[in-house]
Amino acid sequence: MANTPLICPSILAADFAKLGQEVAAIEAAGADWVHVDVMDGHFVPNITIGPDVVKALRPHTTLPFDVHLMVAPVDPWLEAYRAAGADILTVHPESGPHLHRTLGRIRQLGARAGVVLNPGTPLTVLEEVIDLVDLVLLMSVNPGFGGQSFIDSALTKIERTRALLDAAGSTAHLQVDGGVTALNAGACVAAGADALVAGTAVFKGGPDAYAANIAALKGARA
Ligand SMILES: O=C(CO)[C@@H](O)[C@H](O)COP(=O)(O)O
Ligand SMILES: [Co+2]
Repeated sequence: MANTPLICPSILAADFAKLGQEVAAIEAAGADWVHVDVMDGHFVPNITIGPDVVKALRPHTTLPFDVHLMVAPVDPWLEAYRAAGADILTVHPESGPHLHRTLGRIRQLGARAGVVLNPGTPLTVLEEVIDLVDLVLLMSVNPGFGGQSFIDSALTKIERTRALLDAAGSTAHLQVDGGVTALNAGACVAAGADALVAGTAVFKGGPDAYAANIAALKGARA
């Protein structure tokens, strides 16, 4: 029987006028982590959430803040997001010149360190830093926007990543992000993912639907 994945709602799809209530609502609805998409209008073509917003949200939930940094250069921002309340800081290899140093710095700050691979980024990057990561995030869309369609080739990449982590004896989480729905969540878990980011699929229908939306993702089978 498939394991139940952690569900990490992306608040990019939440009502930005009520973000505090939204994070409290997803906690009450059974979410495991809060996924915060940070975009700078440079690394990706969109601008979203600064550290002051993360700080303002921190008192509204006890859930871990899983902060996906789509910012370049990323190094100058690590401390600010950690101080604002981030528990996990996930970075793209393309967002700085020294991935190894960046991951070490995240752990030094007392956060869990994640590395995120775009659909076009080779998995081999992970081999060089596998001992420094607590989470591997595989993008199943090109980053920048919510509401995109899941790229099916992500499934074989999940399998390959799971094999790599297991062979290395790594206990890092394997998270998938982009276009995740109840229709493909089961296949992601069967391929080896243990954490699923979902924006549209969680926030669709408004607060009364969050618990059912999260339950559908947790219960999805391939
Ligand atoms: O990082 C990103 C996009 O760059 C994601 O976290 C999306 O925000 C997820 O939204 P959906 O595809 O689930 O609507
Ligand atoms: Co994300």
